[in-house]
Amino acid sequence: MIGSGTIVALSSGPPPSAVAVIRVSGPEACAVATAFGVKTLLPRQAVLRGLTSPVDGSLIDRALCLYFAAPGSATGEDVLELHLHGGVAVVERVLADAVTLSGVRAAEAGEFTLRAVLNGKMGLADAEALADLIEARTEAERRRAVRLADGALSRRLADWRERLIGALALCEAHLDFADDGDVGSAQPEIDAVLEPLRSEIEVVLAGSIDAERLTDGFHVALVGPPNAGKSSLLNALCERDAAIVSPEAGTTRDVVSVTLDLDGYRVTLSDTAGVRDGVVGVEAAGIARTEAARRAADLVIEVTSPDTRPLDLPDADLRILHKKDMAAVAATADLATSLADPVSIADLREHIAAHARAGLSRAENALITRTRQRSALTDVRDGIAEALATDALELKAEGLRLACAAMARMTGEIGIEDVLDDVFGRFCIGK
Ligand SMILES: Nc1nc2c(ncn2[C@@H]2O[C@H](COP(=O)(O)OP(=O)(O)OP(=O)(O)O)[C@@H](O)[C@H]2O)c(=O)[nH]1
Ligand SMILES: [K+]
Ligand SMILES: [Mg+2]
Repeated sequence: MIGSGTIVALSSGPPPSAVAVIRVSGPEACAVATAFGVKTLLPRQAVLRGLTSPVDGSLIDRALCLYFAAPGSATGEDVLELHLHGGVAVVERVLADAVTLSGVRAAEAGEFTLRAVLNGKMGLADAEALADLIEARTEAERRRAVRLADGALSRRLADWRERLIGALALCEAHLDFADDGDVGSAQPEIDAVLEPLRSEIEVVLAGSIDAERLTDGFHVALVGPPNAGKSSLLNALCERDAAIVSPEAGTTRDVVSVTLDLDGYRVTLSDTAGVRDGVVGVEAAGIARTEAARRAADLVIEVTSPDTRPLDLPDADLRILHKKDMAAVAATADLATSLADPVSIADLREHIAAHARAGLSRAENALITRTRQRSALTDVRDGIAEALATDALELKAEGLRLACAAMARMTGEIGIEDVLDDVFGRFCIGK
């Protein structure tokens, strides 16, 4: 998808909207402005101008026009931004007229970011973080993405890359110039660089396994005997009638799931069929589904009430006694709730949020969020492990070259020049 020319696209959300931002990037950016009747644009100065059609000369809209000269722009190229009124027809007209200009075409998905990466404005990891930031649906996802977009991963990669190249340089120097006698035995020195590097990478890789959980969310199952009030609690927690409530035992037959944003975390609550013995048919099938939901949950909440018999689930993480308005609270419950007491429901919500926060904090702090990154970093780790497993310098260097190549897949290219620079810099061989 690496194309040339000047690209144009709507960069804000779909119209109609209050304001629409059309971006143009490439050598013709200034010419596009001129073609729309906007002349004498100074870099980084916003001006309000009438836009006239390059096709028929008619007035299209009044727009706030901004120009950024290469390389001091988001893409590293000349960039023109037109802030228009966000009407469907206005946006379509500007885009349609722009692509009639010579050397100007509609941008492909992600092409502005791709140009930014190719022009060294951001690393690959930063570009991916930016995509995550745009996709973030909850506060937790946004927090993680903004931390990564701010360079949390790319800074870490830069540090690892430098140490890796340093170790490889030691290897190469020893292999090539050992006869000179001024390099000494490099092996302990190399391993001293590689050991901590490997453990740091292991930690980040381990955290990456949880990364998707932030998007997937935290799963909570409400489990208990029939009529304990599980469906009533689900409805109270999500503030709508998601599940049917009735005084009849065995009302809920299927798992009813609702996804909520609790405290910035994505939480999926599942109401289940009440569990009791001696039932057949549909209700028994419902109970089998309850079992599956319980096993899949990150948090199992056992719901009992004064008018039902507790199940005493061995895997319950939180035991609540519901309908506390009916009788005195049992000492075994972690929490007592009632529909008549909104504070108790808010309390339960806070308990669930606290579990979600604890369960997802590793995922929130993950540095690696993509399969591509994980597979490349796994190869880096394997290359380092290979280098550490051998005493032979040739084999050590081979493992490190593999690790470097994998690192290059994560960050951009590692040129052989980098390694030679390091060798010359360290050992003053050119003297
Ligand atoms: N007194 C009192 N009754 C409640 C409370 N919450 C629910 N109930 C009643 O308890 C009965 C059962 O409620 P459900 O929410 O259907 O119970 P459930 O656990 O989902 O039942 P099944 O789906 O049949 O397993 C209904 O008649 C509710 O009105 C409460 O806080 N106090
Ligand atoms: K019921
Ligand atoms: Mg129910």
